[in-house]
Amino acid sequence: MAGRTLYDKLWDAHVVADMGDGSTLLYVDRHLLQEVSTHQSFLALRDRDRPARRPGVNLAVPDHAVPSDGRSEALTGLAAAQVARLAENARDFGLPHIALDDPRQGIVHVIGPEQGFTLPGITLACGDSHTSTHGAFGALAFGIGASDCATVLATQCIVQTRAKTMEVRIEGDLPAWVGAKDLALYLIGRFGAGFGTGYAVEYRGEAVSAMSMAARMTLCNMTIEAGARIGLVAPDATTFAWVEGRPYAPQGDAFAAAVDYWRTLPSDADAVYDATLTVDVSNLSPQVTWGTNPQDAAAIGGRVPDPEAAPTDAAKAQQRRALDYMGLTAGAALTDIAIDRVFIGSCTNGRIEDLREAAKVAAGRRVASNVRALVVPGSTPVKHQAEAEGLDRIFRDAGFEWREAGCSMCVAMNEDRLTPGERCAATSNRNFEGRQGRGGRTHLMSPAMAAAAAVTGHLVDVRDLV
Ligand SMILES: CC(C)[C@H](C(=O)O)[C@@H](O)C(=O)O
Ligand code: SF4
Repeated sequence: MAGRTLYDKLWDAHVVADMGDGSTLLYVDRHLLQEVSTHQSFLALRDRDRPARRPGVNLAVPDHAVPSDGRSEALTGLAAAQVARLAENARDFGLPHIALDDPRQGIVHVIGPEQGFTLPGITLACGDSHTSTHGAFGALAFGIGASDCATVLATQCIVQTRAKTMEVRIEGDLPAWVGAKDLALYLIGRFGAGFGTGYAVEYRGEAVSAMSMAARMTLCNMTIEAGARIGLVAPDATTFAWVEGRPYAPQGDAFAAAVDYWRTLPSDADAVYDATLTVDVSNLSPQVTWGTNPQDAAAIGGRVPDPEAAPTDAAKAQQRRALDYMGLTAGAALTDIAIDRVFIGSCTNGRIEDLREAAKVAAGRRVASNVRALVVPGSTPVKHQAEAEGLDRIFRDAGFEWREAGCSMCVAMNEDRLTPGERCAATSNRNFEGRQGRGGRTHLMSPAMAAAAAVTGHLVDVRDLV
């Protein structure tokens, strides 16, 4: 028998039934829920008088709508209703729930791993597209829609179609101040926002083995922006050390037994992927986006492209529209782009490692006078950790606002948003029109690059500052 990939092994271990039409019924080990995408699912269960099949393997947390400033006083209107409904649904169906004032609260994709709810070898579902993040642990994690959430709640199963497998080989070592976010933007910029469509993408190579779990999560998080629902990194010693001792992880002998199993998961040496991409990152520069799609990415030393030079009429039209929306001129140096706002946070780059990196750049500097900058920890534990390390002081002393955990300005679903025409250096994952608020203009980049933009007032190569 031919060798199997990590994806094949995860898939095979969770097959309940072949549906006969090319799709498969898979068992779902764990299910994460947030407040904006699940109410319909609970209504569907209530309508049919169905209980949750295995309440204890769910975990619900509010993150998208919650205010990052002022918390309970600021929680009003639709957001208050969404947060209250999640609590009520969790209570009525007996699901574990992390309340807004719970010290474990945070963005669903940050708290899952943090609590050890996300583990190697499991299937994990969540009604949110960035569920690909959890693949960093060697879990089969997929974002699902509201009707699928209801199915998972009621049956603990989901119908899926097997993806093709793609290996993305990362060769060489990432240079200093160039990290997983730069790599993700580079891959999407070079191969296009659809390069992963239909594939489960597995990242491999020495640069990936050398990455922290935070960096692997950033990479897998951005995989959905490449069109792939699944991003994976094989579990290894870094993974096991990270998971050990976390509340939902197996403990003691059970942990040792789990590690024995997890060690069998990496792709076999003779496994064959349906596609392979190889990149060398030894000379990679920090990347920023200039347009309205994550694939509109370029090295910071570059220029805003000329739409007339784009290869097809469709690409020309798309780029013209992007430059118009972004208020940019073809040929302008990216480092000449002045910004109004900075957002450091999100499930892509709101972890402690990200905040440490940004704080290194912010330390001893001042946010430019015309810039308003927010730092929003990805979770309350990240916030507390950062405070214990004095990072909040560094940010505040430099003129950044230090906020409570949540999705915040990644998505215009709470009061943190851009006003029309405002330009933001953001560490989040999407730069679509209106993503950070109607008419807002988003430039995606790493935490170090966003901090550098904050203190200079324009896009800049962080390596020129440090
Ligand atoms: C609101 C939610 C369902 C959505 C998602 O699916 O990803 C959001 O998290 C996003 O990042 O756009
Ligand atoms: S931080 Fe942004 S990308 Fe992540 S779950 Fe929240 S809204 Fe979605």
